[in-house]
Parts: sequence; structure tokens; C-alpha cells
Amino acid sequence: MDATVLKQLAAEKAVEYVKNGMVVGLGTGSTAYWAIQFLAKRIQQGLSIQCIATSTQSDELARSLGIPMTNFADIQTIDITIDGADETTSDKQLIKGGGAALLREKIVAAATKFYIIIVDENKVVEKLGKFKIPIEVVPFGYEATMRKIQQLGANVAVRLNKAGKILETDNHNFIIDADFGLIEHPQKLHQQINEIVGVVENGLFINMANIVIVAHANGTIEVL
Ligand SMILES: O=C(CO)[C@H](O)[C@H](O)COP(=O)(O)O
Repeated sequence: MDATVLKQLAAEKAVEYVKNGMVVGLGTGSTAYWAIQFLAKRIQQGLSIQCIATSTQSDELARSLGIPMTNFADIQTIDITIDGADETTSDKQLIKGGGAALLREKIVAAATKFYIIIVDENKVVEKLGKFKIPIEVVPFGYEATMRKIQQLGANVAVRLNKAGKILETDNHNFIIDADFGLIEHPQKLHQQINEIVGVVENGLFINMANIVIVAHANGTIEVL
């Protein structure tokens, strides 16, 4: 099965967890895209929910599909969030931020009671780290911040957009992509990165996912 179909299968399964009256966090990326589409379909069929997005891209998509949107000022908690990931281990430790939305994704995830990750089987790894860790940093002095990250043992580069300019996140920050190789102790590395002055947040999502829905190439769905 092709990658798009697998993304659809995982997304469709995740949307089954959403019930009337819930506040739902909307992820970012090409897999979360399908979850937003399926949610819109269920809303047309009568499902009543309010949603909060992890990026302007997902916010705009959701609004264009008629999904009712809310914000943190008007809610206490988020019942379910459905998001993609760049890598997951079988014990649900994640790398996220390939779409540069990791900061809002982590804020939404931290406010969520039941955090669902949807992936195809290619994202499941034994050890995290083949995918470079995206790190959101403030623009001021980012070269110095990048050197500190490098001193932790990474090869680093500031992320560029399609026009070759430094990519700016929704929060007007930059992303440093840091290659640490395969990571032995993700929790420790997460702390070490976030202790660097100038770092806002990093793409290691440790002990956050409640379930990971994996779509396999043969069309079966596995829930981790
Ligand atoms: O973390 C993310 C965006 O910041 C995405 O969830 C992650 O990059 C996966 O994206 P896709 O589903 O397109 O592979």
C-alpha cells in the first residue's frame, strides 16, 4: 500500500477515539492532515467538538473545512490530540518537528489528557536519532546557541526554507536540526538540550504519547 493510504488508515482509526463534546488538538503534517479531513467529515455527520491547532497551517486547513476552533483562553484541558511523528520507538518515545511545529505541538500535547500519535510503519525505529532532532531557538544569537548544541556532540545546521532563507517558525523562531546519531538516553539528552540558553524547546517527546497507531504496509493497524 502506498504511504498516503497508510496515513489515511492510521488517521481514520485515531478519529474513532473522538466523542461528542470533546476538545481536540489538531496536529501538523501530512498524516495529521488526514485526521483533520476525517474529523471534518464526522462533524458534517453531526459530531460536536471544538478544536485547537498546533500550527497556522493546520488552523487554516481546519477553518477551511468548517471545523469549530477554540483557543487556550476558553478551555481548561484538551481531551484528545491527534498528531504525526517523524520517529517513534515501540515504547512511544518520539522525535517530532519535521514540519517545524514542535513548540506548539508540545504545548498542545502537554495540555492533553489522551495524546494519540499516528504513523506508518516506516517511522517505527529501535533507537531514536536517524531523524535529526529539530530544536527551536530564538533568532538572537542563534549562532552561539547552535555552537552550544554542537558541543553536546551533534552535527548542526539551521533549517532553510524553499527559497534558501532561514526558516521562521509560527513563533518567529529558528529551527536547528541536530544530528546526534542514534540516541542512547533520550530523556537525558532532552534535558541537556533544553538547558542551553537560547533553546526554546526540542523535538524529543518523552513519555508524552498515550498510544501510537501504526499502519503497516499490509494494511493492518497496530496500537502501541
Ligand atoms: O512533527 C511534525 C511537524 O512539526 C509532524 O508531525 C511530523 O513531522 C510528521 O509529519 P508527516 O506526517 O508529514 O510525516
